[in-house]
Amino acid sequence: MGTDQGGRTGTDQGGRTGKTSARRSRWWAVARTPVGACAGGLLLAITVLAVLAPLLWGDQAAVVDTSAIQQGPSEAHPLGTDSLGRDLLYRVLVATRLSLLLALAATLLGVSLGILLGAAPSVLPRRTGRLVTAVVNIAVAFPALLLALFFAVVFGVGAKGAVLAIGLATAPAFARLTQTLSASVAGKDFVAAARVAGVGRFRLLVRHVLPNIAEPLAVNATIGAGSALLAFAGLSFLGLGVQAPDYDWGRLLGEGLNRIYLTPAPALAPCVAVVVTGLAFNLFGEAAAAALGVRTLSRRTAPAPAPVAAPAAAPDSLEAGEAVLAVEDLRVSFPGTNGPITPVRGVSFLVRSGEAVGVVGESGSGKSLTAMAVSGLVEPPGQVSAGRLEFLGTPLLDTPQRALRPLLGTSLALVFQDPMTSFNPVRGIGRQLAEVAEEHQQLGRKAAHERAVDRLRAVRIPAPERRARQYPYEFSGGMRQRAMIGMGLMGDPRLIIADEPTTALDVTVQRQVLRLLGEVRAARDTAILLISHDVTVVAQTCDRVLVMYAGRIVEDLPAADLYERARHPYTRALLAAVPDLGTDRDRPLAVIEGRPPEPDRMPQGCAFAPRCPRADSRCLAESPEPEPVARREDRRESHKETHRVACWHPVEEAGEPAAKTVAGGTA
Ligand SMILES: Nc1ncnc2c1ncn2[C@@H]1O[C@H](COP(=O)(O)OP(=O)(O)OP(=O)(O)O)[C@@H](O)[C@H]1O
Repeated sequence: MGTDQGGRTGTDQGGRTGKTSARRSRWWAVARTPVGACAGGLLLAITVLAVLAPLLWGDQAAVVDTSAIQQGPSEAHPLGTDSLGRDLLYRVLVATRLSLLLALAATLLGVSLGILLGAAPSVLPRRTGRLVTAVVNIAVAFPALLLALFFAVVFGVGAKGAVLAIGLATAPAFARLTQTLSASVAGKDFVAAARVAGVGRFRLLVRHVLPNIAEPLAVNATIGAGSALLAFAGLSFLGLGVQAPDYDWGRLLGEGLNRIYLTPAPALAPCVAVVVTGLAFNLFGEAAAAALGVRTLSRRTAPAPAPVAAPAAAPDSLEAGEAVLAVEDLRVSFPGTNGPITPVRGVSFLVRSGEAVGVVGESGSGKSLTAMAVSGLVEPPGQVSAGRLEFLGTPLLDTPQRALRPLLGTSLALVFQDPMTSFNPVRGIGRQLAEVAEEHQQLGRKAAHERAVDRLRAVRIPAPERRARQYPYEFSGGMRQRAMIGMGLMGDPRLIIADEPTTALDVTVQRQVLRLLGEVRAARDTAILLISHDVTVVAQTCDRVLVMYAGRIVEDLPAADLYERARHPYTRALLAAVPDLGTDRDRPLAVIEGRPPEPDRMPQGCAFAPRCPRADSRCLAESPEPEPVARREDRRESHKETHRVACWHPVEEAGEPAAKTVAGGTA
């Protein structure tokens, strides 16, 4: 297994080469299976036939022999002759090329159009995008063959019309497939990272989404070619496709059908050709899917940390201590079955320049949504509102996206939890870092690459030149997290939002990543918003801690005061649930009794009241707002400013028992 420092012994040498040879061996393994071998053999034979048959037998197939009209199979004509005495065996063989070319042309048209239609909603304005989606949804509801017949009539008889008809009829299914696959990739962290880095919609689609869905699309296109072949034969058979003097298998089938009861061979031979070729396409699609299909996609997008980065262009006027991020009454809502739900309900806080602020709370308390809202990553139908939401003095909700892009792209960096989904798996690490500089600093390719290497070196990636050329899967989890921070440093980040950046890492690597964040902060006066469910990590890393519960901040206090002076019963309960050296190891760990409320069933009063031993009727009826509190022995105004608690009955400093913590109970 790879180490964080020097890296991955097995994959160290030759990233691309290793990847290519791994692919090659997968293809070989599949080629040796019965399906792979049949598919390969059949396709090869059909391709050779398509190339050579018209050259070798084109003339013989056209020879008219009025003395041998409509004969059955004989030694001279193994499949018999047609109504002009032409040899049907030659004609079936020669028809391979046209049948194949037309099917491939129709597939190409259908797949291209489908990808365009499927991808369009992600780059078009929202309304137009919805219209395109609606049209695709309606078209998908019709059977493709029915659509093909309809379009064939519209475009008129002939091969060209049939290609257009089958292409158009195939497109909706591919559009739907593209939409579905794109949606699965669009939610990945590396796409979010690229968005925050200011990558435009079109580039996002072309560079980050489409390359990651190319393989399943290619596999489906191959299988689709078999269907197109069948559809084409159908149209020609009906007289809507290829017209005389040209001929494909469909036309030969139509001609042979008239006398099928007398001599079945003229009709059966083109049928067999269509079936065998369709089978070859389908088997090849299956084999390709086994070698690189959807499994490859999911495996590649599996593990690793990630950051986002940005280049220069932010207001430089902030003094140390000034707010980098100002949040007041932030709310995030989603439509629910019984009306909107609001998982983030009026959150307010400041992050000052160079300050490290930690956000803790149980799962579902709204930590990540708060971070996403601040980064502009909440997608419709989610709605974000706030009394004030300013980053470096710029109101995020009122400023057009276009204007925000350079600001967020250069001054805000993200580090995500899952190191594997944070980077685009099909692009080199260095390329992804360089993209930020190309986008925002108008650096040329070479200069951007040099900067990327420099930043990888700054986050202590060994052999950065070589590593920059490698792919995310060749980095260990810790290295990917550091590379993500390096990506953040491509610009001049004033705030790094790190959402559970070390959860997927082991303890040693966790420390390295946290230390690196601390160093970046010290060197550049960069503020950090660190989201974690681990109170200990936050207490060690941050200046201030925000404790969230059920979509609200219930306590906001200096990290130094966390263990001794936390006043909210929930904060106390969280701390009590963390084992330390003094914890009795013979007893089950303490947990907080009960569960947080669901966002769609928020109680009227304090959301923590049902789990709180101090709750009374007021707590059940009225929701407390965060109020400044002061230490008992030190009621200085400065302290009051830095400690807020939302509780009607805060715990006294002396440390009387807090919430209902139970030994071994279910949380
Ligand atoms: N797109 C969404 N649509 C509806 N509800 C959502 C959506 N995203 C998040 N939520 C809800 O919002 C609440 C808060 O989610 P959030 O991810 O912010 O929690 P969290 O505190 O970060 O938890 P965790 O530590 O598990 O990540 C959860 O109840 C979640 O189900």
